[in-house]
Amino acid sequence: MFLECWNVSKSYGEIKALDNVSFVLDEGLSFILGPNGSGKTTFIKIMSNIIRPDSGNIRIFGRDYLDVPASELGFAYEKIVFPPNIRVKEYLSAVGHLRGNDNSDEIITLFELDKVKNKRFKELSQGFKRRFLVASAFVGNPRAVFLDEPFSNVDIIAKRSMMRTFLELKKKLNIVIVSHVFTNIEEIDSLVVLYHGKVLANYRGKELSDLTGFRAIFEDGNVIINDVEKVNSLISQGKKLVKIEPISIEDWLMKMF
Ligand SMILES: Nc1ncnc2c1ncn2[C@@H]1O[C@H](COP(=O)(O)OP(=O)(O)OP(=O)(O)O)[C@@H](O)[C@H]1O
Repeated sequence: MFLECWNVSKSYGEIKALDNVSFVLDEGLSFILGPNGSGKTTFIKIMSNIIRPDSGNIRIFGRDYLDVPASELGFAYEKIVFPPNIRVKEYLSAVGHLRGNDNSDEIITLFELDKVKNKRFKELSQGFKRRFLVASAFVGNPRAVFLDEPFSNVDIIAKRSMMRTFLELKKKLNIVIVSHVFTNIEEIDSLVVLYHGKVLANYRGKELSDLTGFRAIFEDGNVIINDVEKVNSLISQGKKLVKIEPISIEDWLMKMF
């Protein structure tokens, strides 16, 4: 595991944005999913030390999260704020230098920003602004990157390509994606589902692969999930199979709400 939270709470006045939240994230790519207002951005703000939790503990890489050097963590917030005249390559290179490792050329290629690398921020389309922001979190080789709604305003083709890039990058660093969009969540290593500031589910490793597979529906109403032997046995008893359909993590998530 690379990140652990125990009993983390954060209130804004009467509103409990995070209510005694405990979960564990494994190395690799993790998603924290939840509908609007479930506390996702509050978690990212805590991780980046913009706000402090009222109570609870968070550890990353076995250390208290406040003891982790800033250069080891990268963040891309939901709101995109850059000086309008800043140029893509210049900015990413400067961030790389600041963090002690200018890998901006590699990051520009990975996030397919080559075409716009000499453009100013104000000249970019919304989708490229998002990709520029997300790319900036990876410059300087941090050990963990936290991304708030990284697919917002990004078209479906770029989204798929970003997801492939995350799957490539997760081999050498940890990526935590916070989102209200329940898609693109195959091939991940851990998942947290938040709802009204509470943890509804925290799946890791094999628990996640068990959430995908198939559902066999029989005429008598019997539904069998991921059990080929049981399906064969029912068929041999003369039960009529109506259909077999794939199931995804999204199906499970939708049933929680
Ligand atoms: N600065 C603040 N002052 C008061 N209430 C806040 C503040 N920031 C967040 N909240 C409230 O805390 C709760 C959790 O908000 P948060 O932004 O963490 O949720 P979220 O899951 O990121 O939502 P979204 O998907 O809509 O971005 C919400 O009820 C929100 O209205």
